[in-house]
Amino acid sequence: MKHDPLLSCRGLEAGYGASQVLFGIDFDIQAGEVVALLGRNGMGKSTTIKTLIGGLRPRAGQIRFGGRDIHGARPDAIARMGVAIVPEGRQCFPNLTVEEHLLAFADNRNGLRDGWTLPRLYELFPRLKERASNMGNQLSGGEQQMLAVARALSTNPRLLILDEATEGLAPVIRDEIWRCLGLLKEQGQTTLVVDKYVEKLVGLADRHLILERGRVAWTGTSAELDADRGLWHRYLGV
Ligand SMILES: Nc1ncnc2c1ncn2[C@@H]1O[C@H](COP(=O)(O)OP(=O)(O)OP(=O)(O)O)[C@@H](O)[C@H]1O
Repeated sequence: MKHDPLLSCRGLEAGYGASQVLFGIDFDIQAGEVVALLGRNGMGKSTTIKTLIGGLRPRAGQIRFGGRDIHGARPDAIARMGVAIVPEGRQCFPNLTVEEHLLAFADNRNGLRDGWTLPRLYELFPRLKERASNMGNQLSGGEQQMLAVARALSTNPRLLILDEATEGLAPVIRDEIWRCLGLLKEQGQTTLVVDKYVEKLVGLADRHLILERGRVAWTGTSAELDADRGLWHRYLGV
């Protein structure tokens, strides 16, 4: 039996002032799936995410999350329903310790029996345990990014969204983030990920959507994307 998707977008249109950026985006994410949103710069990936998390009001279309219409809902309401974002650029609080970051937002929005407690988050990112009493502004870029992921997990989101979360990180730290996303997937974490490392995403995601000028130009599985390098060249410039 097919379940209702956790997230469902139909005919999503959005833009900024006079410029329309999204021209009718359709996609679903099933619970437990990892979906990658791909496309060259400026194709509308971040705008899609902004619209999903309530940062930008859609001009048309429908967004349903967990069976509820969230079109036009405010970001805090969408967050409370269980959507957590790891934004580009980390956004840690300079004057909170690592531990305070992880406790301040803690919640169980997924109703999990074995939720992300502090000890489990430290197990996932031992580096953060070592830095537990350091302030946000005393962390390296990579540590800040791990903290951003851990902070999102501390809310036990039903949907985790990463928008260019590995941007600007050293390769060893990027690998740490990929390792973590793989573990989360094994544990059934539903995830939407935007990133430019297509090879890594092919190894991680179940399905991919390629955006081209605000429209879904292609959608398919990792195996299908892996097998068609013409797509990489045509739509992703790699
Ligand atoms: N705040 C804004 N005001 C006006 N135009 C914007 C704004 N943010 C993005 N845009 C424009 O919307 C279009 C889509 O941008 P978006 O950030 O969604 O693309 P993207 O696919 O995420 O690419 P990138 O990887 O460059 O972020 C671009 O033409 C961009 O210039």
